Amino acid sequence: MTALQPRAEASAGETLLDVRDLTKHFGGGSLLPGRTRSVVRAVDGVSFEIRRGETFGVVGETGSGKSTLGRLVLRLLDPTEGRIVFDGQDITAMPGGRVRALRRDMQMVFQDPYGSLDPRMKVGRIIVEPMRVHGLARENRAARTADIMRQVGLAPHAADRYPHEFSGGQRQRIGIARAMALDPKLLVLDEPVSALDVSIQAQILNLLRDIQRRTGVAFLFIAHDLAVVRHISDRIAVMYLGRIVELATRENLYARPRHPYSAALLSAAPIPNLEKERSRRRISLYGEIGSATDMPTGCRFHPRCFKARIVARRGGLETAAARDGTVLPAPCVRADPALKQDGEGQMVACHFPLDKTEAEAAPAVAGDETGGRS
Ligand SMILES: Nc1ncnc2c1ncn2[C@@H]1O[C@H](COP(=O)(O)OP(=O)(O)OP(=O)(O)O)[C@@H](O)[C@H]1O
Repeated sequence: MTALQPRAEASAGETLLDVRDLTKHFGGGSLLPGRTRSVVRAVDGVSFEIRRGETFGVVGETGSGKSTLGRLVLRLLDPTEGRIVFDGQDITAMPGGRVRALRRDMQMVFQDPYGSLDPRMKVGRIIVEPMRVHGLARENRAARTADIMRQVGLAPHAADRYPHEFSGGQRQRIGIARAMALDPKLLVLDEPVSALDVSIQAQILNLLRDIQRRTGVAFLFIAHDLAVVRHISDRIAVMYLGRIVELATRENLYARPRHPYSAALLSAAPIPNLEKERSRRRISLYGEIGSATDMPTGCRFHPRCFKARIVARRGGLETAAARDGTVLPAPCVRADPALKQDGEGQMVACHFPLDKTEAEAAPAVAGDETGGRS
C-alpha cells in the first residue's frame, strides 16, 4: 500500500454503505424532577445507500441534520434508532474498539482544516499518525507519506512545516492527505470547501475527483451550497429538518426537482452562465426553517410550502388549517409523507410533487418577479 491505487477487488456500483431508518434524537429525559428537556430530532428516519466509488451529496439549510448524519455514519455518534451496514458489516451497535479499527476504512474531512489539524505536529507526522495508530509497517510509512503528499499536490518539503505555515487551501490538502493515509473506502466530507475562496474551492473539488478516480474511494459529501454539490456528486439527497425530502441523480435533481423545497434551494443557487443568472428567478419560501424540537404536524415542510398553497387554491380537496391559520390541503397538515420512488432514480417525500410549470408559478423573492435583476 504505497501508492493511491484503485482497489482491484471492489466492483464499482456495489453497495458500500446501507443506512436504514437512521434516527438521532438529542436531549429528552429530565435533569431535574418534573422538568423534561425537549427532544431535538436532528436526524429522523433517514434511509439511503452509497455505492463503491460514488459521490453521494447531502444538501440542506443549516440545522437540517447533515453533520449529525455524517457523524452517525462514522459512528462518532451513537444512533437512537436505525441500522448502518458498512462493507457488509452491521456497525450500528459495534463496540468502540472495533469501531476504531474500522476507521481504517472510513475517514472524515472537516470544514475547518486548521481546527482539525494538531498545530504542534509537523505535516509529515500528521499524515503518518493514522498509519502508526493502525499498525502499518514502519518501513512503508515514509514512502507512503511522500506518495500521498505528491498525490494531493503538496511539495515534499512541506512535511517539515507546521499547519499554520500554510494557506487554507493547502491546509485542506493536508486534511485530505491525512484522511487518505490508510486508503479508506469511504470519506465523509463535511463542508470541506465552504471556508475557502471560490477559486480554491474548484481546485480542491478537482483534487477530490482525481483521488476518487485513482482510488475508487466513495464520498459522502455534505454541503449547504448546491453549486458545490452539483460539481462533484453522482446522486444527491436534499435534507429538511432531519429527513431526506428528495433523493435523485444530479441530472434529474437539477433538471426537474420534484420537491418544492429542492426547487426553492436550486432557485437560490447562483448559475455560472451570466445570461441565465440574469434571468434567474429565486423562489420565496414562507417563514424560516422550522425547529427540530417542535416539528410541524404532517409534512414538516408545509408551513413554508408554496405548492401546498397552490393546491389549496385550486380547490376540490379537503383542507385543514396550519398552525398560523393558513388553509392548506389536509394531507399536508396531517400526514407525514414517506420518501417514495417517483420515476427512475428519483425519490420524493411529498403529497403533491411539482411539475415544471408549478415551480414557475411559485412566488419569487422580491426583485425577481419580472424575471430579471439588473
Ligand atoms: N450535540 C447536540 N446536542 C443537541 N442538539 C444538537 C447536537 N448536535 C446537533 N444538534 C441539533 O441537531 C440539529 C441538526 O444539526 P446539524 O449540525 O446536524 O445540522 P446541519 O444541517 O449540519 O447544520 P450546519 O450546516 O449548521 O452544521 C440542529 O437543530 C442542532 O441544533
